[in-house]
Amino acid sequence: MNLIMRLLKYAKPYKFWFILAIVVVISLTFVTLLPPQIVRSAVNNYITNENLSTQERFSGIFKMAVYFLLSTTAIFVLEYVSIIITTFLGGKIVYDIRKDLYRHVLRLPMSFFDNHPSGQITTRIANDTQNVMEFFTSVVTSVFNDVFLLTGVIIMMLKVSKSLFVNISFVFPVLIVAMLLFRYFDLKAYRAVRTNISKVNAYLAEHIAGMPVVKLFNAEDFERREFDKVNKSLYDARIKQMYVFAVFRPTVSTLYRLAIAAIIWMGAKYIIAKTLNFGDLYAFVAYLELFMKPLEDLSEKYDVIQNTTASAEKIFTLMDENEEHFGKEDGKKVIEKGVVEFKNVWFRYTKDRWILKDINLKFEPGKLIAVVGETGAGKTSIMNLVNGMYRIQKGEILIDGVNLENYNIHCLRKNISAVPQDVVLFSGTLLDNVRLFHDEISEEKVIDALKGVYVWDLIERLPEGLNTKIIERGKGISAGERQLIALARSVLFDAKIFILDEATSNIDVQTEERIQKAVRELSQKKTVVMIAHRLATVVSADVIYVVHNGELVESGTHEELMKKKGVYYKLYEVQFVK
Ligand SMILES: Nc1ncnc2c1ncn2[C@@H]1O[C@H](COP(=O)(O)OP(=O)(O)OP(=O)(O)O)[C@@H](O)[C@H]1O
Repeated sequence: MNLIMRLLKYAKPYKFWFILAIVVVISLTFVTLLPPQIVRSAVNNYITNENLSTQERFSGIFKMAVYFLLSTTAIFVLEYVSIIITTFLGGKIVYDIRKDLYRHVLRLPMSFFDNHPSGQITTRIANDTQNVMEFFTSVVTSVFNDVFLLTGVIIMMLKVSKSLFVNISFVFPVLIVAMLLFRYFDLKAYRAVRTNISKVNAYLAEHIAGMPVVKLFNAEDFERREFDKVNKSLYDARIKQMYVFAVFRPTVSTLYRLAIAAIIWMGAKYIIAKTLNFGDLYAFVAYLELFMKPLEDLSEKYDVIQNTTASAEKIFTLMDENEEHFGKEDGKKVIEKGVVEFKNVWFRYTKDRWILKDINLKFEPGKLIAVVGETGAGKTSIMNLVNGMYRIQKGEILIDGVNLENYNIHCLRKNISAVPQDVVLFSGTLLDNVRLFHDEISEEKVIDALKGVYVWDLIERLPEGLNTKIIERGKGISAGERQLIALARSVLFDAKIFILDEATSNIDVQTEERIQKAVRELSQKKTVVMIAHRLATVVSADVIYVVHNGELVESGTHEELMKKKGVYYKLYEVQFVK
């Protein structure tokens, strides 16, 4: 209930519209009850009334027909208005929730994204909010409609004939029980279908993304069989749902028709006894029809409320995740020199394992610095700490002598260019990607930056040059080229510190040379750190830091480290001496 209250808080700014919706719904209930009453009056007072002249009877019938038409038009208009208001309300509220949710997600720390699959976060923002929308469009106001209509129908039936109502009242519990049973089984079958659809989606998402592996390992046959299993489960669930419909739908409609027969049977007795008119009997049957719709609706709403509660719970759990509070809003905003110092830094992602242990190092401008070590040694983690992606547990990280926590995090990250191994490009053009959608930056400046990192001639050769469309995170552009584009972007935005996590995938010799040349030139003015897997790329670095099992074990130039015959020497031997 708490969740529903929290949801309803989002409806608060639209109080006026809600009140209007309820007024419209009450009016709709009222006019919906009118047509049977009008026909009843036409039959009783004019069609079957032989006391009036033919002329009087016809003019009376005509008057009733006009009333009937007017009430039908009013129903049409009110239904139209109520659908517009509720859809507007639902759409607006869900728009607000989605906006809040995404804004919140943008402020969550990296550790959150490490522990939550991106598919799950996407579902929260896209699908769960959609379920909530259904709550506002189809539950909040139409529950009023249904309850009013049921009450109205019963009142009208009692008004037409109390004793006929009492006599046929046994049909109501029968219809209600049949409807509830149908809903129960339908809901079960529907949920099974939905679960199986999710399984098919999840399977496809994972396996299509992993298509290169499937092809490389000739696993197509295996894949086909595995997919067939989830596909078959979905088919079975659909068939079960079909049976539920095939059995229950006709059962409910047969019961409804039997109820009408019971009303006519009982009503006929009253008519013969002259205690009921034909018009009254017609009105009774018409009200029974009106009774069925809200009954069906209400049982359906139960499912929507359950779905909404489940989705709201997930949405608010995400909304309650702690935001990242790194640095200070009014903290230091500029990096003047770009000197980075680690002082006795200890860091871990999870409680059970230290990733970096007591690290002391210094990155300075004017020197090309390299960090090397075997896979999993902790090199990328160093990069993630410099730009405040994660918080350290012990020690201090200083930039220009000021603790990282005393910076404004946004300005800090703007001044640091961390180029990851796998650079993700966004949908748009290459130009958009280099200037990050800042259209005020001229194309000439973008081209200068690209030339600065020796990638312009590659782009120039593309058929559409800078206007080349980027699809799916940068498919079709190699990892090394994407790194160069990211590097050009940082040059364009005048970052002070550059950390380049060398792409492990096979970079061709030419791209590697371009990266080498670009970083060597950049390092003359800026702080440039190369994280390297292949030692060939760092031989010419001014300082090489060697990380081993999370500890900084050696530092110096290539020659000094080779002489030491320590970890670096061994790494070098493994890579170059066969
Ligand atoms: N987000 C994370 N959550 C938990 N553990 C992590 C996370 N990222 C990395 N690790 C672990 O931390 C250790 C160091 O990882 P890191 O990426 O810093 O190594 P690396 O030296 O850069 O490796 P590589 O050369 O393969 O890129 C690894 O054992 C890795 O499994």
